[in-house]
Amino acid sequence: MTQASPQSTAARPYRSALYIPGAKERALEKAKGLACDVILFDLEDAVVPDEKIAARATLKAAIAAGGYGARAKIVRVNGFDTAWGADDVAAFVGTGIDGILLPKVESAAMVDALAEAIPDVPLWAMMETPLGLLNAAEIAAHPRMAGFVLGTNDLAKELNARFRQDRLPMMGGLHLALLAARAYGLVALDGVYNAFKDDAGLQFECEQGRDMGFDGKTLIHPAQLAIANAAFAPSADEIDLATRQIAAFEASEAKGEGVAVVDGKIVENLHIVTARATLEKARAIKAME
Ligand SMILES: CC(C)(COP(=O)(O)OP(=O)(O)OC[C@H]1O[C@@H](n2cnc3c(N)ncnc32)[C@H](O)[C@@H]1OP(=O)(O)O)[C@@H](O)C(=O)NCCC(=O)NCCSC(=O)C[C@H](O)C(=O)O
Ligand SMILES: [Mg+2]
Repeated sequence: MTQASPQSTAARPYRSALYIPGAKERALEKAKGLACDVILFDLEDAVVPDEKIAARATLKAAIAAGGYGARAKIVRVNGFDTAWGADDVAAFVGTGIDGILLPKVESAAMVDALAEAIPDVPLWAMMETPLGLLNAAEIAAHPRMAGFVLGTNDLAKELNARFRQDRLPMMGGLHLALLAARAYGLVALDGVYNAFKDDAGLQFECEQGRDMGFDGKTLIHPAQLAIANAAFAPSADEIDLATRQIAAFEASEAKGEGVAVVDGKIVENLHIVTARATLEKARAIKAME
């Protein structure tokens, strides 16, 4: 059985992060009733150039109107190297969003520019270019950086890589992002699975991402939510094991011993950190639901 990593402990769950095109009013409304932990309101790739400015206004009005409950509200803006990026960021200053997500981040300087443009809001970075991944540590180190989102479509394009079920061609990139995220205590969200009607393929990729250490999966369609929510939540077996590990370790400690044995495996202090994280994550999910 696999166990949740201690780093995936968070005050809120991040199992499912649904992209919603900022221009689609129907989808913006529908999101209020969807079981996603995070909404990624998108002004970048999901919005065509002719609709960019109108989408910004539509999205700003939808966020001001509220109704998204406990879901984390993160806005993905266009890059500063586009005609829209600076105005996108300025539009969401003081709007109460939970994060601002910059695409194609490649350096600490790009993060500094974002931080300067929007005070107080937690910063998120799309990790989706070779240079960005090679500079993942300096990007993660920014004091306001809160999370990484993998952009596996852009990454595949930049690498000239093919899509394969095992994602071998992009494993190096995924690991660079994860290592940096974990080194600096960030949330790490895996990339999207494009074939939104292929449940078995999505399940495989969610489980792979979870086992690697990602906190959740980015998604493009509501039909993908249940699979991601289940894959990234601690299972009943994991909760049971964590509970028994903590009880056994506390009993050992009371006897002056530093090691317990559960199901034939040793349990040390470090395993208890993981066990507590598993229970905390389960509590956070329950609170969300
Ligand atoms: C992929 C889609 C274009 C499919 O849309 P559609 O054909 O409308 O789907 P359905 O008819 O099955 O929709 C059923 C209902 O669900 C609503 N819906 C659909 N998608 C969403 C959504 N993302 N959020 C909320 N609600 C959604 C429809 O409105 C229907 O509702 P109802 O009318 O009540 O029946 C579409 O799903 C879509 O546009 N998805 C998002 C695409 C997107 O955001 N792409 C950009 C992000 S991915 C990316 O850029 C990754 C990264 O940068 C990288 O490099 O990898
Ligand atoms: Mg992208």
